[in-house]
Amino acid sequence: MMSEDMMNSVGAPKTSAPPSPPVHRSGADNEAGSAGIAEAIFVRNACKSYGVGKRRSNVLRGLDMNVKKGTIYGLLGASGCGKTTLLSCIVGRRSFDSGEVLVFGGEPGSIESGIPGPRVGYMPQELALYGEFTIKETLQYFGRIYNLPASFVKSQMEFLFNLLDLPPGHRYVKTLSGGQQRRVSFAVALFHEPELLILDEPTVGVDPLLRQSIWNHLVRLSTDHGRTVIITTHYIEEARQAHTIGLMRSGHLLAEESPHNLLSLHGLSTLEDVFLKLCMKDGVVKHATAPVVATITNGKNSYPNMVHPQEMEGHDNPAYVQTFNNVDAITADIDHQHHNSQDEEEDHKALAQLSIIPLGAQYWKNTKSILPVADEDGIVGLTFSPSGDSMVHTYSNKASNNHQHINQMNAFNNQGNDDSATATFDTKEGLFNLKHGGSSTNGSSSSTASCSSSSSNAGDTSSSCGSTAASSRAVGKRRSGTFKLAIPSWHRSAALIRKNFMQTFRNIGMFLFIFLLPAAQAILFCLAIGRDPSFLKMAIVNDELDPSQGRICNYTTDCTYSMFSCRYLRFIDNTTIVQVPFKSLTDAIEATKRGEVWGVVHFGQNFTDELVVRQADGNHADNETILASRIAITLDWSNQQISLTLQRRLIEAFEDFSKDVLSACSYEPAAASIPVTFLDPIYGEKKPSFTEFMAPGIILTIVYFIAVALTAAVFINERKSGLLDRSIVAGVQMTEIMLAHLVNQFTVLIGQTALVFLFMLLVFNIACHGSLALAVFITLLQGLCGMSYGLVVSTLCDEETSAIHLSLGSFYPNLLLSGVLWPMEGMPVYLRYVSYFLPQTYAVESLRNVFGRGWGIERPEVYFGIVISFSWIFALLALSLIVVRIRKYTG
Ligand SMILES: Nc1ncnc2c1ncn2[C@@H]1O[C@H](COP(=O)(O)OP(=O)(O)OP(=O)(O)O)[C@@H](O)[C@H]1O
Repeated sequence: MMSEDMMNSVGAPKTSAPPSPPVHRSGADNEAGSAGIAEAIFVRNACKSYGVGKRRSNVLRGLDMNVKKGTIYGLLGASGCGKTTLLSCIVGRRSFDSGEVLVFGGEPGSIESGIPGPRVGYMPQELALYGEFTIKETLQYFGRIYNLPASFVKSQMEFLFNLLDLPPGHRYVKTLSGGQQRRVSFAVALFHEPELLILDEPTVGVDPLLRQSIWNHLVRLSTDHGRTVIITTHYIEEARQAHTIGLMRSGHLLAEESPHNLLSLHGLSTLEDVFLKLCMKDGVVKHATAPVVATITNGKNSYPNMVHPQEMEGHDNPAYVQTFNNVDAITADIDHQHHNSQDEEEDHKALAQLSIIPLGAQYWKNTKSILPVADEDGIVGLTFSPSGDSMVHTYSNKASNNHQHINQMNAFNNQGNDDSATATFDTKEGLFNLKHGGSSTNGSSSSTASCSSSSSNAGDTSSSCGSTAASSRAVGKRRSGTFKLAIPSWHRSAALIRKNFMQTFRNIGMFLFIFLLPAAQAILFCLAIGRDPSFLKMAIVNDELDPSQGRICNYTTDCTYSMFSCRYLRFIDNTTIVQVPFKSLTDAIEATKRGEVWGVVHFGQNFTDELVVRQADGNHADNETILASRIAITLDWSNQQISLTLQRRLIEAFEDFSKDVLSACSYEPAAASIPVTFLDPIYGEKKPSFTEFMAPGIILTIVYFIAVALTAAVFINERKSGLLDRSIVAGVQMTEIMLAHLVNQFTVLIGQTALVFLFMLLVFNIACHGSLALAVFITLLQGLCGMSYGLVVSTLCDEETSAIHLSLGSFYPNLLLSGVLWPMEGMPVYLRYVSYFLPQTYAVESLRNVFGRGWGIERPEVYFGIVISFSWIFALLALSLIVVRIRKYTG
C-alpha cells in the first residue's frame, strides 16, 4: 500500500517506457496550483556562517531567492560560494543563522513543506550510494523507503536505465566509474518522481549528449508535469535551459533572472560573459584557476585580448581584465599608457577590484595564494598561484617607493600616511583584502551588512568533533527548534533493517572478521592472561655438596637426616622453576644481575645439620644456627608476577619437603604447616586464578568496545558519503536509522556473545556459578550500551580519525577504572566515585557476582548493574539525538 503522502506525490503507478517518462500529474501538482502559492521556494535574508572567532567565515550573506513552482532554477556560482550550504538549508539538513526559508509555504521540517519526505528528491554532492549494492538493489531500496508499489518500481527502473544510460542493473555501485555512479545517484533522486527536485551538480562527469538528455527530461518534468527543479552546475551554458538563473557569488545572488533576460539586459551573447560582467561589477579580486597564474604588474606587459571594463561598465574603470580558457598565465596590466585615467586612486582601485575570471569547466577551483612580484625596484605586483593557503604580504613604503600602484594601495584604504599596507587574499571567502594601519577594506561589495551580528555565535563545525557549547547557543536562537520524536514507520524501518543485513552479509570476509573478533579476543585473553609463568631459571648454589665427590646431589627418602638441600630441591615444581647449578654464590649473583636467571637459592655448607639442630633446639636455637639452617633466596624482583610465583613455589616446596620428612619419621605431616589454615571457601576456588577474576570484566569490555567501534564507523560512513542526508531528506527518521542499526548490530551481538561464552566457559573452563542466562543478559546490555556510546561518538565526530581518538580516549579510563584489571578496593576512595560513574563499573561488578558468587537478580549487587546499564543506554541515545539536533543548526 502506498502511504497517503506518496499517493499525493507519486500518484498511481503507470507503466511507461522511454522516451516518454512515466511522470504522473499527481495530486500534489494540482495542489500546488490550488494553494495559490506561486513560489515553491522562498528564501529571505539568509545568513549562515561556519566556525567561531577568527576561523568564522560567512558563507551566506543576506541571500534572497525565489523559485517558482513548475520551473527549473539554475544556481550558478564559483566553488565555495555557498551553493551546497544553501541547498542543505533548503532541504532542512542545516539551518540558517538568521533569515527565512519556506518550501511550498512551510519551513523545512513542517508538514506543509513536504520536507523531509517523498515530495522532494535530493541529490547531494557526495555520492550517497551504497557501494556494496547493485544498481538495481539501490533503486529497490529507495523504492522500499518510499513504499512504492512493485509495478511502479519496475517501470521506473526501465525508464531511468534508458534515460540515464545506466550500466546493467546487476553491476555493483562500487565497481562503476565516477560518472556512472553520479548517474545512479541522479536516478535515485528522480526515482519516486518528486514534486521538488534538488540536484547538486548532477551533470558532473556526464558526456554532453547525456547531459542534453538529462536537461530535456528536467525541462519535460517542469513544463509538462509542473515539477520544480533546483540544479547547481559548473557548466554555466547548460543552465540556459533553466527558467531562472541565480548567479551566486560570495554568499549572495548577483542576479536572479531568466537566461533570456540576463543576456538581453547585458547585451551579451553568453551567460559566462554575463557572469563575468556581474562579478566585475561586484568589484572583487577573485580566484584564478589552476594551473593558471595571474600576475598583476606595473606596466611591463600588454595583452591583446583584454577587455576594458570601462567599455563594459560604461564608467571610468582603469582595470584590464583578461578572460581565458586554460591558459598558462594571465596578466592584467595597470599601465597608465593603456587607459585614460589620470587618477591614481582610481588606478589603485583597479588593482584591488581586478576580477580575474577564467572561464571553463572547473574554473577557479584551486587558486590558493597570492604572491608578490618584484623587479629591481622592489615589489611591483601580485601573483596568484594554485598552491598554499591564503597568504599575507606586507608592502613597505620603502620597497614600493618607486611604484605608484603600491602606494596607491594605501590611498585606497584612505590611510595614506601609514608606513605599511597588507594585502591579503582570503581563499575561503574569495575576497581580496587590503589591510592598513589595523583597519581593513574588503574588496567585496556583498551584502554582509544584512546578516545580523548575532550570527557570529554560530557553532564551529570546522573542527572534527562538534563544539557543543557553540552549538547550544545556535540552537537557542532558533524559532522552530522543537524536538519531535515521531513513531517509526514500519516500511521504512523494514527497508533499513533489510538494507543493513544485506550490507552485513555482502562482504562475508568482513562479516566473519567482525563476528569472530570477540571470540578471538576472548581466546587470546584466556591463553595469555592469568597463567603461572613457567620455566623460570633459578641458580642453585649448594655448598653442602662435596667437590671431592663430584658434587653429586644424593638424597634419601627415609628418616635419614642427610642432604636435606637435595631432598628439598626435589619438591620444587620443575615446570615453574628450572634449576641451574652454580658452584659459587658470586657467580650466581652475577648471572642474576645479567638477567640469565631470576634469582639464587643458596644452601650453606652444614645446612642439614644446622636444620636438625634448629629443629631440636626449638625456641632456644641461636642466631648462628638460624642463619646456617636457612635456605637463602635472592630474587630479581623487577617482575612482580614472576617473583611472586617463584616465592610461592619455593615456600610450597619447603612445606612439601617438611611433610615428607615428618611422615618418613612417623610424625604428623600436618605439623609442618603454619598454624594459619584456610578452610574451604564460601565462594570460588581455594586457589583462585587471575583469569577468573578478570574474565567478567574482559567479556564486557570486548563486547562494549567492539559495539562502539562498529556503530561509530557505520554512522560516520553513512554521513560522510551523504547517505544519511539523502535518507533523512527522503523522510527516514533518525530514530528509524538508529533502530534499524540496533536490530542489525544486536543480532550480530547475540552471536558474538554466544561464541565468547562458549569459549570462555566450555573451552577454558572459566566457572560461572550463577545463571548463565543472567550473565548473557548483562553482557548484551553492555553491548547495547557500547552501541549507544558509538552513536554519540558518531554524532560528535565528522571523521573516522577523530572517532577513533574519542573511542580510544575513553577505552583506557574505562578499562582502568571499571574494576576490570584490579579490584576497586585498591583504588583511592575519591577515584572510586569516578569509577562508579562509568558505564561498565556496576555491570562488571554484577557479572563478577554472577560468575563468582552465583548470585541472582534479587541481589542489589546484580540488579544495580542491570539498572545502571539501562540508564546509560537511554542517556546515551538521548544524548546522540540531542547532538544530531544541535549539529543540524550548526553544521
Ligand atoms: N561544515 C562546514 N564547516 C566549515 N566550513 C564549511 C562547512 N561546509 C562548508 N564549509 C565552507 O563553506 C563554504 C561554502 O561551501 P559550499 O559547499 O556551500 O560551497 P559550494 O558553492 O557548494 O562549492 P562547490 O561548488 O565546490 O560544491 C566553503 O568555503 C566551505 O569550505
